[in-house]
Amino acid sequence: MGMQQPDEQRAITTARHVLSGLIRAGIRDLVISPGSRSAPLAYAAAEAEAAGILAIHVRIDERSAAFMALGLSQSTGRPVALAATSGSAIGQMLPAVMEANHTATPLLVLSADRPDELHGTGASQSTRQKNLFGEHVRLAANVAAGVDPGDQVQQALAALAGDQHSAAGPVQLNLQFRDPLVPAPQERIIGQAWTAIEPGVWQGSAPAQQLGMPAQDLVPRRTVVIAGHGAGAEAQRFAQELGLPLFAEPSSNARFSANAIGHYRPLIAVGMDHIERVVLFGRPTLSRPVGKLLANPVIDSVIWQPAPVAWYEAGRRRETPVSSWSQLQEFAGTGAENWLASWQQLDAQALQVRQGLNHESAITGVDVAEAIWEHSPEVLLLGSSNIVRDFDLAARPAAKRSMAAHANRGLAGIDGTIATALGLAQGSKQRTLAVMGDITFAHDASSLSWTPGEEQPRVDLVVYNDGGGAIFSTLEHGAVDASGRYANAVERLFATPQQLSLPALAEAYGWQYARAASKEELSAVLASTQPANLRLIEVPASRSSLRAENLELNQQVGQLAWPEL
Ligand SMILES: Cc1ncc(C[n+]2csc(CCOP(=O)(O)OP(=O)(O)O)c2C)c(N)n1
Ligand SMILES: C=C(O[C@H]1C=C[C@H](C(=O)CCC(=O)O)[C@@H](C(=O)O)[C@@H]1O)C(=O)O
Ligand SMILES: [Mg+2]
Repeated sequence: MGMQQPDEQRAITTARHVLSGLIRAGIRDLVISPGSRSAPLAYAAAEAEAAGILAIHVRIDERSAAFMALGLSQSTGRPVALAATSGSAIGQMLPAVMEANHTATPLLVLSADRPDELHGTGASQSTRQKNLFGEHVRLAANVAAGVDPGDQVQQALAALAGDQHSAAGPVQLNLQFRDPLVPAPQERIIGQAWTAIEPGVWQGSAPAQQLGMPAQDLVPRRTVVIAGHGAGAEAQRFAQELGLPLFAEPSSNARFSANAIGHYRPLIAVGMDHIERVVLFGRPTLSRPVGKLLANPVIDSVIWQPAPVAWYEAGRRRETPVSSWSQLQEFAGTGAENWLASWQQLDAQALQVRQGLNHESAITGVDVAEAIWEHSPEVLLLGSSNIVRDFDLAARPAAKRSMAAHANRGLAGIDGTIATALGLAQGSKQRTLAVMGDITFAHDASSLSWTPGEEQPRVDLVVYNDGGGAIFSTLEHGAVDASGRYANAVERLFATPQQLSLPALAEAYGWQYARAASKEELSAVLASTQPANLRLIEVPASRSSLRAENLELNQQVGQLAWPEL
């Protein structure tokens, strides 16, 4: 036990100061994993939760905890605090912190640490963790043992919110706790001064830019609008006001109007020579044709309000600078005669091509996307790899109603997808549908675990199980595989086939299991109201002919003639 310390220097006093500062600023959620060095935070959090001003979410695995916090933050619109003990536990948070950096999501890592006097003495679980996340955090601040954390807490809150020069994003507050790590003998979970804390409302970063009224006398142009991840409704409004075709990725949340061209990806090959200008909202992350379009030297492009996260580094792109909504509209112009109608006609033709293709699998990823898009869940999480691209093809614009579509597109990782879904569901308090591939599911299967006694979120987890990473067959690796020059290396080293039993995993983790072998069966399962909060829905599929089907779609759509309207 440590020597008798003045109260203000005790570890639990520091923890109380940190958490009360966060709660006053509007933070309401703490995701915590078990540990002793982080015990002062655990006890202080238990007190705050007992006072009704903090919600604690317990997760065994810190990697899973961090991705759950990512989902919680994105669905609540406020930062989420993360706490874990010292050592490799903090290192587990790096993947989610990297994703938070690239999607400007405010996560606050409260990393418990040994006091300086224990470092370098061979003490257990001690490492240099003060700057563990490097450039992936907006700020890494350290609170030495026994020191008032007030200043660092305020610095951390400012960095979480971001400003006009730096986007919101993750922050690390390293807290060096000296023994004793437990409350004093006379202290109890109820009765601390938490009732005197006035919970605040998170102010966050600057409010969304006020968009101007439509500019007058715009020049008719052949401009397309691209809405990448994070684009939002303003991209849709922009395209609608100017009558322009919109290439909207499914996680752009701008795909709910007739301006959205569903099959834009294969159609770019048909229309590239007709495009004069591009206006980009958000960050496109799905396809090489969009990359080619943005890199085309004869097409002027503008990025609207690039988020100051590590997406676009100044000067690394050729674009026309604009600083106002009306300037943006003047750059884009209004849709030239028949410009939007031509793209809409091509889209209809491409849909016919796609629907005419033969598929070996009884149900394709696009079938799954169509069934889910028509089901229109309140909250949708799209896994990386093929399934998000299947939605990119199949998510019919002008869906019945908009939904909150999410995806970890900051780094397009297949990690932490289940945990992110749990966080989205817990934060939104709405039934959340997460859809992913089988390797993505396998990568995060341990996140199926739920902490007994904690309120269960409502999640439908749809797994498109084609027995491996099918996307590689659609890339250049598929050609290497087909050549036989590397034997079965591509199948073994890239597709990483798996034979997981999803019913057994559902049973093991207490999820209800359902199976849907056709689009109709999937629609019926989704429509059925189930008492079970946690439902795992397996869609068994085949990937053997995916490469050929993709090549056929691109080849047939690519041959469509530009309409003569
Ligand atoms: C953390 C992480 N590891 C590896 C990758 C590379 N990767 C991208 S897609 C993929 C396979 C995904 O397989 P699955 O989830 O079954 O989807 P499918 O390709 O079959 O649609 C992999 C390994 C990644 N993006 N992120
Ligand atoms: C599998 C990985 O990511 C790759 C996934 C698909 C991208 C792609 O080319 C999709 C098809 C298209 O763009 O039309 C591919 C890319 O952007 O080149 C990604 O690298 C991975 O391990 O990185
Ligand atoms: Mg797969």
